[in-house]
Order: sequence, then C-alpha cells, then structure tokens
Amino acid sequence: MDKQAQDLLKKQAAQKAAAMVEDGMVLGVGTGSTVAFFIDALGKRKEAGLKLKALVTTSNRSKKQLEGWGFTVSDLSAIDQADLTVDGADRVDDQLDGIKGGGGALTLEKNVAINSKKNVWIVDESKMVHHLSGFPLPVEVLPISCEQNFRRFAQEGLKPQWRMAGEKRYVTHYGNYIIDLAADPIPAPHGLADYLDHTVGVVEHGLFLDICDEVLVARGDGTIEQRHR
Ligand SMILES: O=C(CO)[C@H](O)[C@H](O)COP(=O)(O)O
Repeated sequence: MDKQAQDLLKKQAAQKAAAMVEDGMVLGVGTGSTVAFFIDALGKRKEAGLKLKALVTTSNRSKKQLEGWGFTVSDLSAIDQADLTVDGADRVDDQLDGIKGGGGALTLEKNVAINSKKNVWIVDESKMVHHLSGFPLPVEVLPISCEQNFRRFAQEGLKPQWRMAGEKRYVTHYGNYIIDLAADPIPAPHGLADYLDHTVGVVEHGLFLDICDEVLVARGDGTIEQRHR
C-alpha cells in the first residue's frame, strides 16, 4: 500500500472515531500520524459546537496540534479518568492486544490508556495481525542502567537495538532511552510483558495487553470494521 492510500485509510478511521466523541466527555488523545487526522476531525467538531469537559494527551506533538484548534489540554494528574481515549497502534492481534510506541510516546500512552474507561484504537488494515509480529517492541529504559538492560536483552535473545535520532540515541519525553526489541514474532506476549514489568530499569514497554476495548480498522474496500474485545 502506498503512503497516500494508507493516509486515506488512517483518515477514515480517524473520522469515524471523532464521531464517537460526545459533549461533556473527558477525552484522552494519543499520538501518531493516525491520531493527527483524528485531532483535525475533532477540531472540526469543535468548530461545529462540540464541548468537552476536559482533554488530556500523550505527547507535546499532539498537545501543540490540539492547542492549534483552540483546545485546552490538561495534565493527566488533573483529571480522575478519561471517558474515552482514542489512539493509534503499530500492530493489533486477534485478541485486540497491541504493540505501541513507534512514535516513542509509550509511557504516557499507557498511563492515559489505563486511566480511561474506554480505549479505542484507530488503524489501517496493514496493522492487523493474527499474532503480534512485524514491528519491533519498544522498551523505555532509564539511562543509568541502560547498558546492563541492553546486554541482558541480548542474552535473552530479544535482539535489542537502540532507537536512534540521527547520530544520537533517541530521548523520550521523560529523558530516557528506547531499546527496540526485534524478537519476532512475540510467542507469548503476556510472558514477555511480565518479564519486562519485573526488569529493574525498564520504565515502560510497548506491549499493550488487555487494554484496547475496540479497534476501528479502515480497509482498502472502503469499509471500517469495528472489532470489540
Ligand atoms: O504508539 C504510537 C506512538 O508512540 C502510535 O500510536 C503508533 O506508533 C501508530 O502511529 P501511526 O498512526 O503514525 O502509524
């Protein structure tokens, strides 16, 4: 699929999600190119009179775009929970578990997601897989012990690679590094998530398991499939 065709699908899924937002909601907004289309569709709904109770987001990129549409963006700590969070994903499997963090915003994305009553992901069909595969798994690590973490992942056969930004290591919103694990496919996502959850120095990882409630999949035939957990 070329980029233009993929962008069209992303836009269709984004518009469908924007139609799900209701007046008075506390809304969570994710990060990425698909979410950028969602923010534009949400902005148009605002111009048509949509009034949110509060809005939180998962990156400075999304925050800037939302503010450009005149939205006020709150900190996550200022709200109790979101009614709905709309985000993209890098891969989604048959159980609606996913890999996220391609854009490096996984830590805030997971925190917003687990503090949301409902999570909807918007994807084009190329992101859908039967078992999680085809995309490196991002792991955000503290700089202080990142070399040890990297070596340990290599010993475990997880094929670690530093996320780079040009010549330098990519630095997250929180000043940490990202190690992308190229082990593929992921045979036991819950087992790997448990291992990463218990690895000292790991801040967060991109396995989003048992989090997504509904995925909107834009397909090349013009339809949007709504899959529920
Ligand atoms: O997890 C994410 C950012 O950390 C994004 O949601 C994910 O990478 C999908 O991005 P895109 O919509 O650009 O394909």
